[in-house]
Amino acid sequence: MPISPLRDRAAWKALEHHHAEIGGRHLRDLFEEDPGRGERMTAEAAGLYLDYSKNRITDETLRLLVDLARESELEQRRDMMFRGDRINVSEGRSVLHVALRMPRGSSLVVDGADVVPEVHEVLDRMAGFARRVRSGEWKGHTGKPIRNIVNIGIGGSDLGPVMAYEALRHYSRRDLTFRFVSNVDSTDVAEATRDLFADETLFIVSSKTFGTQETLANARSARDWLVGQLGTEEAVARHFVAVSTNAERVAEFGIDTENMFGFWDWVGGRYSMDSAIGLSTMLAIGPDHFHEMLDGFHEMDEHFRTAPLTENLPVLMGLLGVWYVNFFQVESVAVLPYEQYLKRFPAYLQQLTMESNGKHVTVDGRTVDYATGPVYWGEPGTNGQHSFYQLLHQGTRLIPADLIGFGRTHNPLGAHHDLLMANVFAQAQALAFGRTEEEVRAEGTAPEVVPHRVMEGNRPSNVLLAELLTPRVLGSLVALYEHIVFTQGVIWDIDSFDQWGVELGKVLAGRIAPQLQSEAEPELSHDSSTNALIRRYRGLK
Ligand SMILES: O=P(O)(O)OC[C@H]1O[C@H](O)[C@H](O)[C@@H](O)[C@@H]1O
Repeated sequence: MPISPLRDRAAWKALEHHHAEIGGRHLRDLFEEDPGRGERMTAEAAGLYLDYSKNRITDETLRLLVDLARESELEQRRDMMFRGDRINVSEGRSVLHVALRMPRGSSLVVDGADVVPEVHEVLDRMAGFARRVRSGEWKGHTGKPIRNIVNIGIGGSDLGPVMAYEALRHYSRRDLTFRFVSNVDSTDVAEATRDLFADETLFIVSSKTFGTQETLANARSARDWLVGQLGTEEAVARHFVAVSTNAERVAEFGIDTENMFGFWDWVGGRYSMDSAIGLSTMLAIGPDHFHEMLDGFHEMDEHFRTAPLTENLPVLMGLLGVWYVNFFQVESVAVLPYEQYLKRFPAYLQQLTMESNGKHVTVDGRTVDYATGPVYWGEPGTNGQHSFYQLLHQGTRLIPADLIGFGRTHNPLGAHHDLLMANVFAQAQALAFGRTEEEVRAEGTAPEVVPHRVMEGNRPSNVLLAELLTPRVLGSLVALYEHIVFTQGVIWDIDSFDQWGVELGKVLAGRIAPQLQSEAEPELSHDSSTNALIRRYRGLK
């Protein structure tokens, strides 16, 4: 039997009633009535401890949300993904990033072929290459070892590599310099190469399609820079490698496919940091640590695949997101890592979540009559506290937050870490419980200032804790969010794996670019605003 549209599902209707009953309740009261919730509303898996007690829920809310997941056939859809069914319907593709981290020796047969040995064959080639570069055995054109590695890619071919490089810097070789070029803005490639010597620089051109305008433009400019310094096209072979699914285009660009690391169309760009797209990560941290990261991913995959829904971290967090987006009309979610090494994690999550679930039609093409993916944003703590947290605490919007903290730091220094973590717990506490008028008055605050100092509280948050940011923990953390996105996509009945919305802008830019370079009047096919902007730009350049 087909699943009913979301708003017709029995659990949805029950949640609507339930929200009318408890939606306005304050976390202060929920904690007072149920003092054990801080210990009970927790879950743990793959090195991550989740405290979700400071959410505006009761046990009944959870029961109903889990009903909604069952009625939406989350378990069946999850099994379809793990089986390799073509759940990316608009592109007719399987969605198998989970296969990228299946252990050697396991098996997943899709369309008659076992994909796991293919995955490990590429991982082995990457490891061989990484060992040669890291040991200095791989020589540049003039015989020098590689000292600088520049990844050129954009979107999923950039954000994962940058995030992972920053996150795992503690494990990174300090005698190698890593740079990441993504923007077609020439400043990006110019600044990334300005102080480097070409004869010790390796470019990794990362592009799933090898057709992305920005990446090809940057790769061409990098090649010109290299050939300019080394004086011969022959140098390209020792200084350029490619990561792609498209061998033909790689060869066309002039990179020997011997030096290409492949992946498959069943890996979405934003789900690819653990594929060959992670080559820069492997060069930085080495193959062993890379494999530890894959183990972390896999452990979370197994948890998602097998744990009961009520104890399942991605399911719980995904459902709580649905609760706020659809019943509290929440528009955005803040991700606040209290770990400096995770400074690019919010940016990474923006692509993962928003490109996946920023959709307006259901899988079978009907326009949705409910909200889908929220805006994700964030900054590492404690910096955000001195900037936008004011709005989180006293603004008129409800913004649920994920606070991520660690038991230990790689850089212990006096009391820093305890101070950092005190802020995690304090922020979650302040968001939830705030400060009442009576409390503010009791402090002797001048009456006219009292309203300004009152903090309503009742702002929900999740706290995620892990022992230490290791490669393994990074893997589980990323997989956690991948499966949160999946869970929500299933409830919303959308295709979380396509991204048609990014195409129109590419086509229009392709049409406008030649007009910026010619003297002719802009085509009348443009609107008056675009024509005027083109003319104005020509006058400025
Ligand atoms: O890896 P590439 O094929 O170069 O794609 C890079 C990025 O560009 C596309 O436009 C998509 O929006 C992203 O999902 C993708 O990650």
